[in-house]
Amino acid sequence: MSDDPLLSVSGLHKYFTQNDGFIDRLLGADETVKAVNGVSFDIERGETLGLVGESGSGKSTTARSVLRLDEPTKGTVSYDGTDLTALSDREMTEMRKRIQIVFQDPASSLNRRKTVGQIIKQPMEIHGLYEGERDARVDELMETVGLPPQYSNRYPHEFSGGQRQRVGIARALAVDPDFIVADEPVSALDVSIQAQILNLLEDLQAEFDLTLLFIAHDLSVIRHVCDRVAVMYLGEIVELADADELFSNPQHPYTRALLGAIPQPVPELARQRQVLEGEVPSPLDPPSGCSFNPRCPEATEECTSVDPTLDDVAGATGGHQAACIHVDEFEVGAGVPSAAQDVDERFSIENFDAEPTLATDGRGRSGGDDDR
Ligand SMILES: Nc1ncnc2c1ncn2[C@@H]1O[C@H](COP(=O)(O)OP(=O)(O)OP(=O)(O)O)[C@@H](O)[C@H]1O
Repeated sequence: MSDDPLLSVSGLHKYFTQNDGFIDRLLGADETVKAVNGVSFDIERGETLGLVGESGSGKSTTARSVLRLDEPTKGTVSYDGTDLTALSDREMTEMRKRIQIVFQDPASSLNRRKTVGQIIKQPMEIHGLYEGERDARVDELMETVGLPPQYSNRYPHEFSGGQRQRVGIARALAVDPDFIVADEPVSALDVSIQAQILNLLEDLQAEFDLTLLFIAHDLSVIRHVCDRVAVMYLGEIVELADADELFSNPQHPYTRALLGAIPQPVPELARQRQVLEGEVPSPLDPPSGCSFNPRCPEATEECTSVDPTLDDVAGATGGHQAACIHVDEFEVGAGVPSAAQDVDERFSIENFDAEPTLATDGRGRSGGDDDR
């Protein structure tokens, strides 16, 4: 097997051009949304890279551009040595056998008119795989994700939210992918159910040797499943580090603020934390200089004019990079020490060990201890 990264993204840009109609077009009033603005990262084989940031920071657009569900404006995406941006539509369809996606909201991403068996079978039909063995494979996949195969003839609405996400995962696994993009796969679920789904993803990654790009807006979710983390803000990666390093030694003021936003049960510690005020600015009109400067507690005059690049953090380990001109002025290790502990408690072992059951309530509906 090659030692090269499975996925290598370089200088990825995705701009959307907005105009509100004929008059705008006539007046040339196009507005450009710089949703992804020069993003580069690698994912090693068998690794999970987390992509984290607030809503609107460009995480989904990055993932969609990598998969060419949105056509990248600029940049290269090399997958196992093949530049995906250079593939024809037919070649890209073929490549999608290897690259699958699990969406945030299982309720809207599953076709409500199809049974879960039909839903899981569909990718095999599209790619002409497992001819003659598809029903058996549906049963096997349902078992793999912790769902009773005898319910394959039921419809998505008969399952709880967590169970529907298991269906989404089974569908992604159906074509034997080696890379899965999980786009906020647990954001729509209760915390206890989140832990079950994260645990399932971890088990499946080990069992099927998967490589994952895991998107979340919540750093506590990221900590549990990711080897490395890329923090995104307004279309750019502002910090990249091993997960342990990021949690113990966050450098970018944005990362520190995100860590500070993790709920803190101890009031004394909660008071010491930075609060992230305001919202991500519009990518139609980004601030000059560092895009985080209007919200940054550390910002100086210089930050309004100098656009920082992602550079190695001095004295840090494991390829830790941050995009902040003041980064070397921060005390090494001066993170938010209690954040890691909070997260570990939230995703406690009991939550991870809880196995879902799928009971019927006599009307053919499923229930069990999973959520609704
Ligand atoms: N098709 C589109 N046309 C115009 N703008 C878009 C389009 N898709 C996304 N955007 C804009 O690009 C920016 C990044 O959006 P994106 O959905 O990638 O962010 P995100 O970090 O994934 O947020 P969320 O978690 O809310 O999905 C946002 O300002 C969004 O409004």
